[in-house]
Amino acid sequence: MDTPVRAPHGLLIRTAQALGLKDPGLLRDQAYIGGSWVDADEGGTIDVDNPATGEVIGTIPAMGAAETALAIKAANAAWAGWRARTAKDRAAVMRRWFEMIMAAQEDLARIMTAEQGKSLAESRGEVAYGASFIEWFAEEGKRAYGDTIPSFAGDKRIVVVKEPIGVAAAITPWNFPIAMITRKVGPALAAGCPIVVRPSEVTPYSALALAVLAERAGVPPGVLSVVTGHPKPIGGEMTSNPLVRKLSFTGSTPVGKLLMKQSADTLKKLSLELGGNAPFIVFDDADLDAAVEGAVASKYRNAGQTCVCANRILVQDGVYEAFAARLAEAVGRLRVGNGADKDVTTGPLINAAAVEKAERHIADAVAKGARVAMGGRRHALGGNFFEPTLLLDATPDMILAREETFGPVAPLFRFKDEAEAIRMANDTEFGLAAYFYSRDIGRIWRVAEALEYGMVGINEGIISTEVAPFGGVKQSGLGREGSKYGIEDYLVVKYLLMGGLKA
Ligand SMILES: O=CCCCC(=O)O
Repeated sequence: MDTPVRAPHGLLIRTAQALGLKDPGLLRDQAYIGGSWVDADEGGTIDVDNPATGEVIGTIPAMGAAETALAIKAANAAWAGWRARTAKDRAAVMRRWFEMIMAAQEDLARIMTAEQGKSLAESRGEVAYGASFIEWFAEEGKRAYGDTIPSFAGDKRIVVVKEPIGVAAAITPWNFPIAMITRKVGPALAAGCPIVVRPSEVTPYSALALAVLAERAGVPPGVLSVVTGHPKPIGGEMTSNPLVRKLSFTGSTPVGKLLMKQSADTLKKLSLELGGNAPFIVFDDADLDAAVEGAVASKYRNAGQTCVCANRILVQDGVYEAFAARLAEAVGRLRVGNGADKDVTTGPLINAAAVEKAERHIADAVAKGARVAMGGRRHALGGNFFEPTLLLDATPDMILAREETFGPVAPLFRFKDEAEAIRMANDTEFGLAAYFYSRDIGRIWRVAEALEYGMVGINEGIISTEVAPFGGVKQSGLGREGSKYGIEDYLVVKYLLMGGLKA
């Protein structure tokens, strides 16, 4: 833990220059544990590359169970001091952190685009979205109200208080390298919990930059640690270590299930934000222009690599052709390229496996009768770039009807009536987000209530905001993030029975 702070390696310094960062100190290639910047015990590293160019932009420490255990120990040591502070005091630290994140928005966006690929406009948006969780929860921590309960006896009183659950751990994905961290760290810190974060090894620099700013904002040592490395040893320690009382994970359903099994022995409280298979339903009575705009925003956001991206677009018979034609026009306006370049709307996919999955889904759909209206193949730019794709005549027997494609592929299914749309929409083991477009108020209520999903966008293609509860049902997970509900996952209810009131 006493490793002297070292300057980033030359490669990362060159990356900071190439990105034109105003504050090159944001780019760190050491992990942040217990308030110190450290290398892996064994000195191992992992290369981090730019998915648009394939170039290695730097390395990060390849840490494992030992370093994770150290971070958890440091968090546990910091817990008493952090929980003892008032909510207002914690909020002041968080507010400073929020302001620093927003002041560094451009640098953070450049770092994010370099490691994740999304367009700079999307990265700037994500920085603001990510920061909003810190701002929101700084305030919400002040409202972790308890309760009084009418007593069962005249000489006794019942009081319920909410307390921080203790050391939290977070495992976060590569598709939203800042927002998925702040959506967990915000409520943890506000509730009085220290937290250890394991960012994806593919997009660690955004997380480490957040840690730089947290340190500058005065988040005490140990209250936030960022451990970098391969998922298995770090996840193994986080799930088995009894000091960790709460684990929050965003990622795939199979990995969520594994973490749940691994957490069983120490019975951790879990938040799992897992896979989706979002239906996007367009009824005959929809405002078609609005539906097209919503479909593009929902489907092609982050090149289709978002758990709430529309995965199946269900269109009613009467408007099928008209909607398909207008959507094709809109898809034709998307610009694929390096996210750092001006006017690019659609960056590369994260890696070669993602490109192969999109290809596999399209090939299967075409073999089963789908027609390619737009795109359908790797982009001429090569590498991880893929053409925004529109498929017509998709049917439920295709792989893309059951699995998340996680790429820029929009399959259009056809349905006859409301009952069929609801049946098709719910015909999946997932239940994260659903969307539908209609102007009939009766239908709007019926469909909203019939959809078995945690979130429903009605005449809206983007539903994410810090003020609303984000989360799923069925195999899309457990718990809610954001909003007043999000802090509950980091609190425990304690009931106090006070007797001895007799004079
Ligand atoms: O993949 C899931 C990330 C969720 C992004 C959002 O909050 O919309």
